[in-house]
Amino acid sequence: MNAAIRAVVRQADALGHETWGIRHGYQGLLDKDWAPMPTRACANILQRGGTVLHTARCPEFLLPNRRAEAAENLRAEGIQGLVVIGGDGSFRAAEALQREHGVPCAGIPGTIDNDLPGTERTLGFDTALNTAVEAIDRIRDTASSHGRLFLVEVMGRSSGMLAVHTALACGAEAVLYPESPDDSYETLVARLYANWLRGKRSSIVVVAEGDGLGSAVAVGDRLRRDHGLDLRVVVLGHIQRGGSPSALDRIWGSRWGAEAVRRLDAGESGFYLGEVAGALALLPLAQVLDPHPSPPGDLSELVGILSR
Ligand SMILES: Nc1ncnc2c1ncn2[C@@H]1O[C@H](COP(=O)(O)OP(=O)(O)OP(=O)(O)O)[C@@H](O)[C@H]1O
Ligand SMILES: O=P(O)(O)OC[C@H]1O[C@](O)(CO)[C@@H](O)[C@@H]1O
Repeated sequence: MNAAIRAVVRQADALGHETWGIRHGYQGLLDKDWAPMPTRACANILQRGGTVLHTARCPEFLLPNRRAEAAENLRAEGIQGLVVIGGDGSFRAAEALQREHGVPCAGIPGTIDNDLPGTERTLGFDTALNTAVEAIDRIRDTASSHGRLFLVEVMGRSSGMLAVHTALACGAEAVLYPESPDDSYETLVARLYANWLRGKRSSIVVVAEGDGLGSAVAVGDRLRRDHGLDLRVVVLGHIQRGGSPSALDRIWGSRWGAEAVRRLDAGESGFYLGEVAGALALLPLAQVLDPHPSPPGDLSELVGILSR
């Protein structure tokens, strides 16, 4: 996200605009927690994880009267456009601000969940994916040395995108995720048993935190109870959300940040940016209301085929 912030500030400066940084997300709009952000304030942030502007969940923003207050605060301060970096919740809020109060908004996809409609990439996903894969590679050493089953839980709230990509990249034996068409306990047991019969003595199952069968801990308890397995459970948790961003996340953050400002400068708003087939894509903000994309079915199928 810091790459995007830096690009917004510096592209705006190049076009003769002043940028203000709003701290703590929508809470900052309500509290007027903002300040001018000169280009030098962005020195050395490109390689830093998290966001220098801090962030916060702000449940009050679901209330129309609080959004009205935020729009008024922006108007009173003379802020002419808003660049929102976030996931579907942040974009829903931006969509409402623009539709209800005419605040010109531009969205930059920023969530490790990669679950926004119309874009194949969101900032943080590539970094989180690589972090999860590196962690599971390490777990694999114990799994194979001890001949053990590991259940590894990855983030993704209601999306299996991170789980499926992680599973494929680390050669997992199975992946459980919310959108899966055949996500049953029986299928999992049959898969693990078939691998056992093939001579496989260790397995890794990637579990998306939002999976319908329950958490990795719950699935692990059930397997232990039913089959007496000496398995281990690892919850990767927020480890996936931190750390220095990957080169791809930095590059797309930079491209999207600059593009958002160029378009606002040209009088455009009510859009968010994305990536489709390697190219920068432009999407209407209202598209965020579409159903979130599911992980490609062929990828999860491949996890099973390649783990024989
Ligand atoms: N439907 C909505 N209407 C108005 N505001 C919303 C809505 N949904 C979310 N928001 C606002 O956007 C903020 C961010 O949303 P949310 O917590 O869902 O994170 P997100 O943008 O989806 O990012 P992440 O993927 O990291 O969770 C919320 O705290 C709230 O202030
Ligand atoms: O840090 P928090 O508020 O617990 O949020 C965690 C959630 O945020 C995400 O990292 C991004 O939406 C999800 O994958 C996860 O469920």
